[in-house]
Amino acid sequence: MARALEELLSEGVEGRYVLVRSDLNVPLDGNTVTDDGRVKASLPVLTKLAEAGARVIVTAHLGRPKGQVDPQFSIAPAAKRLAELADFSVVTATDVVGEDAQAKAAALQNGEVLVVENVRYDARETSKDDAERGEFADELVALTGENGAYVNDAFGAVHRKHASVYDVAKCLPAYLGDLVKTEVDVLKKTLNDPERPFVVIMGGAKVSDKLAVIENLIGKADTILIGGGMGYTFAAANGWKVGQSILEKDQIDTVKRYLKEAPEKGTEIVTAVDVVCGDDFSNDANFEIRPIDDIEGGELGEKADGLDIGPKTRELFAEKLKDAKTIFWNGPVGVAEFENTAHGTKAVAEAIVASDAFSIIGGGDSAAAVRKLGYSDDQFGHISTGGGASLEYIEGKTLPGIEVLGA
Ligand SMILES: Nc1ncnc2c1ncn2[C@@H]1O[C@H](COP(=O)(O)OP(=O)(O)O)[C@@H](O)[C@H]1O
Ligand SMILES: O=C(OP(=O)(O)O)[C@H](O)COP(=O)(O)O
Repeated sequence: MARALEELLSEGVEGRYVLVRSDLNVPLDGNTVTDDGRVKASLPVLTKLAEAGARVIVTAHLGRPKGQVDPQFSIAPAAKRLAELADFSVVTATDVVGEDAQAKAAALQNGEVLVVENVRYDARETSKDDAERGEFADELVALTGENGAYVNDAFGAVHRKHASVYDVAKCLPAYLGDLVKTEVDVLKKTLNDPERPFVVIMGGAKVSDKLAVIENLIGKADTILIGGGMGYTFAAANGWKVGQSILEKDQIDTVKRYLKEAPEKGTEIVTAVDVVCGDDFSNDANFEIRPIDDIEGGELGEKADGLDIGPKTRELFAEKLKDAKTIFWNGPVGVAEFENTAHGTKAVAEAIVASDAFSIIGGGDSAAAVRKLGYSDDQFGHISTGGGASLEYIEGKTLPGIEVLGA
């Protein structure tokens, strides 16, 4: 059983160094954080520790700088946002485990939080070599002096076997942060004991990445609604032509198998009946609504590019969502970045908000899409901070950052 943060707090942390892995991987526009959801989600654990008088050292990554120091991936804008939101004082270091980090860690006062630079500036963080990662973990641990502790609160990164997520937990007394605990509890309950009907909406563009998720949900969900870029591989599995729409030909056989197995295992798979096609991947394309089994049959012919679910499908999906008691949604059902092809995603969000269901939204683009459409986070049951992590959890994969804590 993993030890929870509360246990560490009850041991007393005043004056003690606590290394916290947070997920501060936020989108930036230059030096400005454009969505501070992950910074906000990291605050409660840091606040608890700071209030208890710990000397907190935060490790986090931003983007994928590939083991090189690269200013566009500096953690500084995220740390600055943290400082703006926090009630504790935030110090930043210009390196990860170097002279500046060491000096600032040594000078840290009780109740202060030090954010070291992007851990991925050091190639050993993501190395496949256990010894290399272990060496980097030792250097991170060295920042904590004699009696350090470790808390993993970076749900978005728990599927990564990286030094600051995995190896460090083997070197220090390690605890599960509240954010990771909440995320796992919600996903576990949804998967193992959902209130029914349990309806899943799968969309987005990463078809092959998400098929394993669908496979694991067959037999668990009552209904799976398929929209977005994923829908065209399903249409092709039914033998229909899909024009220029997103299609993963090598996944067609897998999808055929799902379509056959799902009803045998008590899961209804519902695919689009009509789609909004454009002659270009743009908000200003010429649009045409086509039946799913005849996408190329209209004016756009083979140029038809399915960009959103059509009006009949919106109604069909809303009908399926109406009486749901648990809803899991991953991936916009159309190109929600364009106003003209965001109607399907909006209809799904509306149907979820109108239902009595406990809803979970997983996936960065889905959360961003609903926020952009004007919905607030509290209109949904739970918005996960981890896209890849929540999907791997639902696939039934072992998540190294959680496994190492014994959770
Ligand atoms: N029909 C479609 N054609 C092309 N792209 C699509 C389509 N439907 C959705 N998308 C795109 O899928 C992307 C999100 O997919 P994905 O990354 O899989 O979702 P998430 O991050 O929520 O897991 C969005 O950028 C959206 O524009
Ligand atoms: O943004 C993240 O992933 P996500 O977009 O799948 O939620 C996490 O911070 C993990 O980052 P990574 O996919 O570069 O390891």
